[in-house]
Amino acid sequence: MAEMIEAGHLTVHAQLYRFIQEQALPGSGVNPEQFWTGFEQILSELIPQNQALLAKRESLQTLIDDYHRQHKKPAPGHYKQFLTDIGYLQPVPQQAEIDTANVDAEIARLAGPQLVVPINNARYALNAANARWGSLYDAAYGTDVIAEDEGAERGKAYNPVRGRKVVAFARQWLDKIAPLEEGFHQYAIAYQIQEGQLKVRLDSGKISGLRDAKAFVGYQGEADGPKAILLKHHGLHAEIQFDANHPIGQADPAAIKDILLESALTTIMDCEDSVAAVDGEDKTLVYQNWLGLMHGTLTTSLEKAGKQVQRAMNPDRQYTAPDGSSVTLKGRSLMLVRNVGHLMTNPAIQYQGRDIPEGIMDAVITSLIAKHDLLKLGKFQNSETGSVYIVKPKMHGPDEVAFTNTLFARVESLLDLAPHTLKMGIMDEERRTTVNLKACIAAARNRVIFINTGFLDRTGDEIHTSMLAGAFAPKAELKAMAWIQAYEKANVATGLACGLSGKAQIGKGMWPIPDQMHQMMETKLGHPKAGANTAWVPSPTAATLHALHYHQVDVFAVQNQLKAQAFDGLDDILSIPLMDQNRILTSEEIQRELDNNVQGILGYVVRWVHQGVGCSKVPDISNVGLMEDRATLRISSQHIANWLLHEIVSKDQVQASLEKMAKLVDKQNAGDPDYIPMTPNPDQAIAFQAASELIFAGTTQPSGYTEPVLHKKRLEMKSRVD
Ligand SMILES: CC(=O)SCCNC(=O)CCNC(=O)[C@H](O)C(C)(C)COP(=O)(O)OP(=O)(O)OC[C@H]1O[C@@H](n2cnc3c(N)ncnc32)[C@H](O)[C@@H]1OP(=O)(O)O
Ligand SMILES: O=CC(=O)O
Ligand SMILES: [Mg+2]
Repeated sequence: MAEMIEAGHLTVHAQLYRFIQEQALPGSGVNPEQFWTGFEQILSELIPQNQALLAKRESLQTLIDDYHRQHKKPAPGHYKQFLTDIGYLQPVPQQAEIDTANVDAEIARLAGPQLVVPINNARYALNAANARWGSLYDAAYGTDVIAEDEGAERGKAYNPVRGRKVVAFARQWLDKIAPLEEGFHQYAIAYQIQEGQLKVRLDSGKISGLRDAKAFVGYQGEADGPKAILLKHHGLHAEIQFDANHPIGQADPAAIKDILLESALTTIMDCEDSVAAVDGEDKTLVYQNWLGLMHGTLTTSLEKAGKQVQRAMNPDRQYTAPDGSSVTLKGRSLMLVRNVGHLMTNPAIQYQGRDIPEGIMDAVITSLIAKHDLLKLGKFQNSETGSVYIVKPKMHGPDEVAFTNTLFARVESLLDLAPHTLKMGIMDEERRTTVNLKACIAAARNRVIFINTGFLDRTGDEIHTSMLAGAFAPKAELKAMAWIQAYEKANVATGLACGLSGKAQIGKGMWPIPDQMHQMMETKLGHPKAGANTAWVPSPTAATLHALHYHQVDVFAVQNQLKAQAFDGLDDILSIPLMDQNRILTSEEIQRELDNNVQGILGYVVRWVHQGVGCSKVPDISNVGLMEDRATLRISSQHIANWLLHEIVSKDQVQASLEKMAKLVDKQNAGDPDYIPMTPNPDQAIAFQAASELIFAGTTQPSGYTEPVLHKKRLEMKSRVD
């Protein structure tokens, strides 16, 4: 039993209590006694409201389940009327123009990648904070963006054939980022600054300026022999680095050793779906890392290529401007923090003997910590405009957004922050939010800094909400059906109608195949083209590559064009992606779908429950590594639950697949010394039990969420290990 400390009517995990008393409160200007009393008051006022909102979710779900029991093939109009009658579809407000003040440029006025990272992994979180800048050479060399044909394979040693391809690839991008008046960067042999202008000498002997001279915005070193040239295009910077003594620079006719791209403009430090934090010990680590990031003091030591490396947050970057003045650019991504949603409670703090809602805990404590940034107590400044950016996931409809708005207002008065300091990123990832998006935005119109299509959770909710309507199409096909296209399009259209362009982000979802960068380059170009000024990437490398898309597309010009086009798409959004009733899947197709889902579930859950790892790269049935988090787990478990309910698969078949895949997953993890296998007695393995429960009790999980089972089983595992 963990040591707990009493603070008024609160009982706080001792480690968390000490962290708050000794690290988070000092310097914040918040009196400890007032903090604990005020925290308690927030809980006393808001816990009943939080519970009522969760009860509303359940009562609507019961009505929808009953409807599907009674209406096997309802006419679309009938179904829509029913949803209106029960208050699932709410009135659309006339006016929902946002009025969010003091938003940093990275969110309001720039378009670029958004990186997400589990906050409890300091090594990754620091990497993410520093992913504002990334090496294009490394990103291209290390991934399948450059094909491995014609001797260009990746290997242990540097492959000069591949290197030449990388250089050609990168120089072609320079021609897009900063085209020359005459000729191409690929023929450049020297870069110099003459009278404040960039001049590029080509191998033909010609000297060319830039087509747009203003694209040259700075340099490092000497004007006639710069160490770096800074370019700017569509608001994003690129830096050409020169070093004739560097192995890469030596072989380059212009001594270019690398091209750095401004990459992750923003990073979401995630306390939610990529994290396993089930108790006071885990939550303390989450909050400690957030404080370290706000102070700029977080460090970690790691081994890289046989060497011990100390990782810390990067400083800003300094240049000389063309007119001789100095230019400073941020060295780090602007950080947002994703709190958890309204569902879960966590034993880290108890109020009147009961675990408190984790979303309230996160709002209070992550904001308290972010106040250190607002007071400029850190080595660096995160927000230059005095805002705290909180991403709020998994909200169902406008009342839940309004509740978060109230929560943030209460936290502001507790922490003595100006009203609307706490900004809100709304994840458009539950069906009731999608179909009432305008009303959701209106409910937080002074705080909204993004609406983002979290299509993974959204798919899970799609299945759960209409669980009783029939058997869903195979998982991969769901992504191509009318509902999701309309959802994505409506999100952008609603964002534009609510005036987000130039004030906030209209964001798109995660690229969940971390090693398939070639395919990402083809697919994710669609995001800026669709009018999204940001989209999620799973790694710094993906951020650097995805940044190229924002050089290809002027998103704000696209948004200006789209503004005139109204679109609600509601009928398509409400079309449930069921399997065609005449479709007969072969037994092989069914088995493959089942095994694939089961493999993903077990591969993710075993590391979550046994090791406390909240986000993993897990091979699918074709051995492609997929990013798995709680949202992808929600899809897979709900999908099997749906097929079980509609008798596409039997219980025995699922059980057999679980047992077969447990062996495979154990084998896949055999190289991890910390791995705790599920076999030979899977029934006794806590992770296997968790996976089974997620599937077999899938229809009764609240909104199909996976966190209740994951938390319960992880706590059981932790008590067993202790
Ligand atoms: C539905 C949703 O909610 S999506 C949002 C939640 N999901 C996420 O946040 C995904 C974040 N991504 C990740 O956690 C990881 O990229 C994974 C788990 C998908 C893959 O991780 P791994 O298998 O360790 O990746 P891989 O071995 O290819 O790369 C590891 C390297 O990349 C870095 N890296 C990988 N992902 C990230 C990231 N998101 N941020 C920063 N650095 C990262 C690591 O620091 C490491 O580099 P290092 O050795 O210099 O420290
Ligand atoms: O949070 C993101 C999602 O896709 O879910
Ligand atoms: Mg999500």
